[in-house]
This record gives sequence, C-alpha cells and structure tokens, in this order.
Amino acid sequence: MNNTPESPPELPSEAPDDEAAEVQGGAGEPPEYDSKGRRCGLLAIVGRPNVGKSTLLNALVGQKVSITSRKAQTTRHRITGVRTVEDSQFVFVDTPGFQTKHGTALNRNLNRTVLSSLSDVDVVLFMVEACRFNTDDAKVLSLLPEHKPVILIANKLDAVNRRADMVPWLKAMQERRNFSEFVPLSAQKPSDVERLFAILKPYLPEQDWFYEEDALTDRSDRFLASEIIREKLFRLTGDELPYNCTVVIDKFEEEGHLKRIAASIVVERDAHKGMIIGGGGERLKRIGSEARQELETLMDSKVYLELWVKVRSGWADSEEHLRSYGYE
Ligand SMILES: Nc1nc2c(ncn2[C@@H]2O[C@H](COP(=O)(O)OP(=O)(O)OP(=O)(O)O)[C@@H](O)[C@H]2O)c(=O)[nH]1
Repeated sequence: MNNTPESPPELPSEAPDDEAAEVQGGAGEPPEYDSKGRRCGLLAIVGRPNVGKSTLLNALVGQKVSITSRKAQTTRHRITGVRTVEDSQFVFVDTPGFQTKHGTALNRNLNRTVLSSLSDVDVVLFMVEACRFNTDDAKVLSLLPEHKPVILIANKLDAVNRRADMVPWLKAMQERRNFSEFVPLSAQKPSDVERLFAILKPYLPEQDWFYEEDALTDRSDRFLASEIIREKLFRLTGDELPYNCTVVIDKFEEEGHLKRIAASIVVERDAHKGMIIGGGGERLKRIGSEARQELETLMDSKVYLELWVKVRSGWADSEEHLRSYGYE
C-alpha cells in the first residue's frame, strides 16, 4: 500500500477505497482455503507459583508483551507472546483464574473461570518442578479440562540430583492424569526450550497464522504497535465492532529517537468504517492519539502515527487478501 497522506502526522485520515474492487478480484469464487501446511494454535502455560512459567514463556518468545484488550484477535485471551518457528506459529495466552501469585488460594469459584479460559486453547502446558508434586500442584491439575491435551513440563531438571528418581516420579504422574507428553527440561537451558517447539508442533491445528511471521521476534515493536492500536480501537468502539477487523502496519520507520508508523484499520463494511471514524472524525482521532501516547511510553521514543480506515469485504476469508496484507 503506498498511501502518501497529505495530512500531518497523527491526524487520522481516511484512505480511499479504490483498491477494494481490485483486491476482491472481481468475478469468480474466493480461492479455496489452504493453509499450505502451516500451523497455528493457542497454548497456555499453567502451574502453581514459582515453578518457572514466566522463565519458560520468556525463553520461548524472547520478550513478554501484555495486551489488555478484551477483544484481542483470539477472543477472550490476553496474548502473552507469539513465536513463529518455520511453518508453525505458537500463540501463548494467559489464563485468568490462575493468578496464583502471593499464595492466593485456588478455590471452587475460580474453577469456572479457568475452565472457560482453557476451553479454546489447543494445548495446555502443565508445569511442575521435576520430581516434586505438592498440594498446590494437585489443585492446579484438578482444574484442567478433561478433554484437552495436557503436556507435563517437568521443569528445573538441572536441580534434580538423582536422575534415577525421575522414572518412578514420572510413573506416579502418569497415574494422576493421562498426559499427552512428558517433557523434563530446564527452562533456563536454551537448547531444552528450542526442543520444546518440535514437541508442541503436532498439537497446533493446521491453519494459517494469526500474526505476521516476525511478530515478537526481530521486529516486535511493529507487532506491539498493531496490538496497541487494536486495543484502542476496540476499547473506543465498545461492542459495536465485530472481531474480524484487523490492523495492518504499513510503515514502521525509525529515525533516531523518532518512530514513524502508518497503520491501516481494515474492516469489512462501510458501516464499520463510519463507526470507527465517528462524527467529524473524532473517534479515529482519539484512537490515534491514545495509541500514540501509549506507544511513546512503551517504546520510550517520540512516535508519529498515521491511521487509515479501509474497507475490504470478506478479507478474512480470502487468501489473496491475506497475501496483500503481508500475511505471507
Ligand atoms: N534451577 C532452575 N531454576 C529455575 C528454572 N526455571 C526457573 N527457575 C527459577 O524459578 C524461580 C521461579 O521462576 P518464575 O519463572 O518466576 O516462576 P513462575 O511460575 O512464573 O512464578 P509465578 O509468577 O509466581 O507464578 C525463579 O527464581 C527462576 O529463576 C530452571 O530450569 N532451573
């Protein structure tokens, strides 16, 4: 997209729709869906406090992000990290109800929250310390949904003095639940962490990626920018806006202590476009201004942000559209 807006930085503008017809491809059926062997899925890391969940997550994704939108692309979840390895994209999500910090008791009331937050992940990573299992571990385990693949991650392997203890311990664990896999590892050991991707891959459904390949790896600021804009978008449009609108970063340039970001909010219908722009463009201005302020704080630099709204009917179903938005 080569928008060269006349407007000054930060002033949200409306992009012309002239590409819409062309992208829709005119006559003919939309192309049949084909993930081309790609996989993408949601994963949750659960476990009692102090077993090493954050250590593992940070090692898996390289950097932690925090997204507060109620309507992130993956429905109810707060995404804590994304990592794409070859043809597979791993999306790690938070599980409300497992906020067990400061020794908060896990009680029955949390049960429902936990179950619903885990109901649409593809695989659960249940983490314990190798050769240990206490009542808090048991409580967490008892909250996991019955019909969901659960992988047992036995962390802190480096701290196990007698490796021979592992065999009876693993046997006892298998009696507690029919785990899909046992993975003894050390979250502090990079080679163990990298090995985990190959083990997890078969649990991701074959489908196209939710995010760009470089999300949260070498260009994570770009990913963060699209998430922050999306968060403001949903926050300021309330429940009016359907989930399937997206934010595409068209430009992300750094000049010293300044970042120039141009982004398009892509919606399916004209009505949605109107909703986002608001009377006199007020709403879009606010989305832009709030996103810019937050990005400046997060990135610790000055940010010029240009926002556009575009209508792409059926974009989410069309491979061609996805390609044109850089999803390939
Ligand atoms: N020896 C050893 N220590 C580890 C390993 N992984 C994590 N730790 C340590 O275990 C402690 C807890 O790690 P965290 O990653 O904060 O644990 P957590 O499960 O996220 O804890 P909460 O945030 O309280 O739920 C830290 O001191 C880590 O350094 C490991 O593989 N080996």
